[in-house]
Amino acid sequence: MNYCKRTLPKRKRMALVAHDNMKADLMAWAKEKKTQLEQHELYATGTTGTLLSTCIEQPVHCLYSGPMGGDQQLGALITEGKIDVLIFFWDPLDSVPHDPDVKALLRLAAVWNIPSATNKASANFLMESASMNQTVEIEIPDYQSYMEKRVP
Ligand SMILES: O=C(CO)COP(=O)(O)O
Repeated sequence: MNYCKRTLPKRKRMALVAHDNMKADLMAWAKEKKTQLEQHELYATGTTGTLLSTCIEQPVHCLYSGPMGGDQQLGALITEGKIDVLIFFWDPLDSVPHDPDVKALLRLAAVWNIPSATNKASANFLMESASMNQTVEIEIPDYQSYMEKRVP
């Protein structure tokens, strides 16, 4: 795979997602980080986003609820380079009907190399990183050369 650079803006487009048993944890975390979250543009799956916008009194782009396709919508936005950071409080102790969608979202976050946190400690590390508040370059797959190899 060849790689190229993508610039993440100073104001990040952050996706926030929490499974049902983790929603209280994400809300508490978001309240703690409210001032920092105000610096960024927030996206979320339907239920998480609706709760979040009330909890931190900040606009959130709400996609569909996770089981109804919201994880897949986020995956598509990541693929299109429209999400810069993913914070996903997923529940490691419960199964969900849309597990394939969850896996697909995490997979696309890895494919497109966006900074991702899948628990509170790593979310804290991300928020404390200087890169959160400045433009930063990441390496992403060079899609054009990928296609040129497939269709010479
Ligand atoms: O299920 C989810 C992520 O997989 C989250 O969806 P909701 O935010 O709609 O609960």
